[in-house]
Amino acid sequence: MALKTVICIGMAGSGKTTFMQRLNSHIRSNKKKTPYVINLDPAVLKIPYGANIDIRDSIKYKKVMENYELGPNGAIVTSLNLFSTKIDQVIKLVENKKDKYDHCIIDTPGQIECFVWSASGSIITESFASTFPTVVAYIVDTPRNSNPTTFMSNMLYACSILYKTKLPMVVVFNKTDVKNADFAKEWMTDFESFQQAIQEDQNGDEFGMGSGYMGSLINSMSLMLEEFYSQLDICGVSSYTGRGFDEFLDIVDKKVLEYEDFYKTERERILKEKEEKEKERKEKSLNGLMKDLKIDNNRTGTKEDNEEAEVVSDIEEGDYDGLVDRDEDEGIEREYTFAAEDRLSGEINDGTADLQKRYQQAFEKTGKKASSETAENIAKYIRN
Ligand SMILES: Nc1nc2c(ncn2[C@@H]2O[C@H](COP(=O)(O)OP(=O)(O)OP(=O)(O)O)[C@@H](O)[C@H]2O)c(=O)[nH]1
Repeated sequence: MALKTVICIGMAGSGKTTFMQRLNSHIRSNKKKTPYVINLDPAVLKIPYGANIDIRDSIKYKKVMENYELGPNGAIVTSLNLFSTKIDQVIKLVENKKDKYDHCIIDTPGQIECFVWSASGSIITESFASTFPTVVAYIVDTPRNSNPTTFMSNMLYACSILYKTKLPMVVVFNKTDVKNADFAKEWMTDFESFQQAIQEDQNGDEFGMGSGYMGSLINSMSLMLEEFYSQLDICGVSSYTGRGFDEFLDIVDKKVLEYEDFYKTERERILKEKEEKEKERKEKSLNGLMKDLKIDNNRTGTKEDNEEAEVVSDIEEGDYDGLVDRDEDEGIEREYTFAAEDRLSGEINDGTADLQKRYQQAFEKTGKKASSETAENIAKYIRN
């Protein structure tokens, strides 16, 4: 079976690290295989499992705080940023071992937003997801989420992660040795029972929900969440006792199939769309640059480009005085890079040779160093 990645994400204290420890030992004893383990939490003091890759080996969190004069969260983001610059090497390391392992499990920082909403978090997630089938395990502290409002907030967070990562997700209700997750399963499948829980909560809390505003907000949000729930799988586990881990691994296998059938194609489609948009954007800005340089596009441009280029050459002699019309009350005196004689000499349709001559003159006026740099930059731009 091909190697799959499980990224563990969850609010601070939800039990990610303990879950990782249990998952690690469960795979070892039940599947008779070791998982490939990665720790991405730079701030953790001790991890209760052996990691194949540990961010702390390459980045010293306290040094990052000192050197960059950052607070704890800024230092986590910066550490992840530094780590993400080497992500291709990390992926290569995992790829080299892909025949030896079935699971690659990844622990993330407790400060969930540092990972989920940072550029480096996206780069790391994307890099894994584009190389291996990847599933997000969203860990929830079950006892702490037995209040319907807290539950709703947590589910909204999970929802935003699902839509951001566009990866299959399993919501893992952890700590079921303390509180059974049946209530959560019921709330997620039966809207009326969730409404009733809200009502009961409202009646008992005269300050928070008593106004009715909170209740109606939650009611309308929960309707939206119904759509989200339909895309999820849920599972109750206890990282202390090991209960529910067989079911969790079965769900991961099911989610991998979903990844292959739906998410992979969807991701490829989005990537292709992005590439095409980027190509279009580059073409547009190149055409814009050509137009700025007043190079005739007719020889190379597309039909639309040529039509646009015609608009420029359509301007009659005399229309062009080198100035753009401005509002009367604008009040700001305009400043120009070139002297008036340079601006107004030559016509808008003058050829490339003439244009080059004018640039040459302008370059000589503005200094040799600057001119060669500018020319180089333009050349670089066109090559790109
Ligand atoms: N009863 C019970 N407690 C648990 C379970 N899993 C974790 N805990 C406890 O929950 C607390 C937080 O667990 P961690 O594994 O450190 O949580 P975390 O999400 O990694 O924490 P941060 O990375 O600091 O956000 C610890 O006191 C754990 O002992 C569980 O299944 N049952």
